[in-house]
Amino acid sequence: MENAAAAKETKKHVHVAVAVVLNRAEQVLVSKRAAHQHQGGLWEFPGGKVEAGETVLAALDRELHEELNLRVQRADAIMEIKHNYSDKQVLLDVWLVQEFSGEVQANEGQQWLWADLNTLQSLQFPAANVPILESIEKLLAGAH
Ligand SMILES: Nc1nc2c([nH]c(=O)n2[C@H]2C[C@H](O)[C@@H](COP(=O)(O)OP(=O)(O)OP(=O)(O)O)O2)c(=O)[nH]1
Ligand SMILES: [Mg+2]
Repeated sequence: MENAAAAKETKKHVHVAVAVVLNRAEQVLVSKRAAHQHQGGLWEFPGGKVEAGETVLAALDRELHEELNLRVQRADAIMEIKHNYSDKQVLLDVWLVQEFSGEVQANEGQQWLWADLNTLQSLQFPAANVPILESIEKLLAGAH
């Protein structure tokens, strides 16, 4: 087998539930990935890996609760993004969450903020996030 093909077959695949949590002030919840994590030091939309036997929605709710103390009451699918990093292939399952309960609390000591569109555009996200940011821009621009 050629090296490139071998690398492709052995590359780690992860299925990730990702939440675009939008509040009534049209701000989106973002948090900062810890330095030691994959894509560390960059901002992210909260979420994490879907576990075996778990639905994506259950993973979305579990991760938001574990990381930031929120519970998802309703989520609408926005898009799926397949992206190849050099070391990993991710499938981001992205959901819009406008109905949620709880107050944000950084359970993992991470930085977080409710970002308006301007702030969002000034933050650095992983490369896979480009289509998510475009979609939020459209959503918020269309809201006026
Ligand atoms: N949550 C999240 N992950 C993202 C985004 N963009 C992006 O490329 N990713 C990638 C980075 C990681 O490779 C993967 C998420 O996996 P993760 O390791 O953070 O998952 P997890 O929360 O279950 O964390 P862990 O307990 O395994 O550390 O998806 C994003 O906006 N949000
Ligand atoms: Mg996570």
